Amino acid sequence: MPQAQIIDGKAIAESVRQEITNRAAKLLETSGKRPGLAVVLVGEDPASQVYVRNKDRAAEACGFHSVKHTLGAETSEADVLALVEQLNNDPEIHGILVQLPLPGHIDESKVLRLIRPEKDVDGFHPVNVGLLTAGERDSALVPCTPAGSLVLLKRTLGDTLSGKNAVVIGRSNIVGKPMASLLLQESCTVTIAHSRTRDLPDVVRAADIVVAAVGRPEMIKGDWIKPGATVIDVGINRIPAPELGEGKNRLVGDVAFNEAVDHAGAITPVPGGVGPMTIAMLMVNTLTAARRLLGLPDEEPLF
Ligand SMILES: Nc1nc(=O)c2c([nH]1)NC[C@@H]1CN(c3ccc(C(=O)N[C@@H](CCC(=O)O)C(=O)O)cc3)C=[N+]21
Repeated sequence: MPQAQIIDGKAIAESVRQEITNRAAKLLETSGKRPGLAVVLVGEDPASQVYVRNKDRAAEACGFHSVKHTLGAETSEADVLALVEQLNNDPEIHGILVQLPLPGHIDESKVLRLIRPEKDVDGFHPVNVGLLTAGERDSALVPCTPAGSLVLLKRTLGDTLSGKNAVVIGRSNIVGKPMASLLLQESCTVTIAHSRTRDLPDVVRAADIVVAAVGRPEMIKGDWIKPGATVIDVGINRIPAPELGEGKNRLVGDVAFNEAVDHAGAITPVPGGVGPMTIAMLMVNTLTAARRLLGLPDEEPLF
């Protein structure tokens, strides 16, 4: 096979953020309101701090109002719940994102269920999960990473997803399950594979579309990829890279990119693939949430 097309997630994310910036400017002009995003971080995980800073920065670049709440790792569950309740009732805030994972003493599901579904820009509240699963994607807030992955697929393949075999590897509530719902709604034939799946290489070999979201570095091998298939690599794994110097790391996906690039028709890189799209879709969801809370109609969906 010739080398695959490398799907430029950074460039596509930039174009999505540009569209959102324009739409937010129009909203400001017509209503005097800015979309408001609140990001809550509990604890000091360095990777989470980087992501939260990137979200804050992206929101400001889109012309949004953006606030960041950083709480100590020892913060009680009651205090986190009280902050969510305060943000639920804050008219300047249209989107609430509580960075996951939360420290072990906090019941994640309890926190996510308290977020008003209308402000749930992560799409993790049972109301949004239910809408997406029931085929009412356009009324839901859709989780950012699967939504971003679908944008990449549509920008790469056009409107030709119908009837394709899609294999999603990973069954998390954050990526695998909502990704499968989105692909099903695009009329793909969807398989969800996971750690107990038998003959995974052969399951993947049947796929026209592979979405890898397992969190194991370079687990999906090149010769598992059907010639010409489209590969979306959701994994972001930090592995030791002594070649870069003592104690250095590098980022790799769940797919062995250097092998898969000789089999796939198109593939996302890590970094620069799905990651930037996740943040762009958070901006999309925040604008959508703001418009709905202001009683305005939805705009043309971006995916
Ligand atoms: N409630 C919640 N919502 C989330 O959306 C959420 C979360 N919790 N917890 C953590 C994960 C992780 N996540 C990423 C976002 C952007 C990049 C990203 O922009 N990555 C860049 C570079 C990353 C780097 O250099 O470290 C890239 O892939 O090119 C990565 C990861 C959102 N998450």
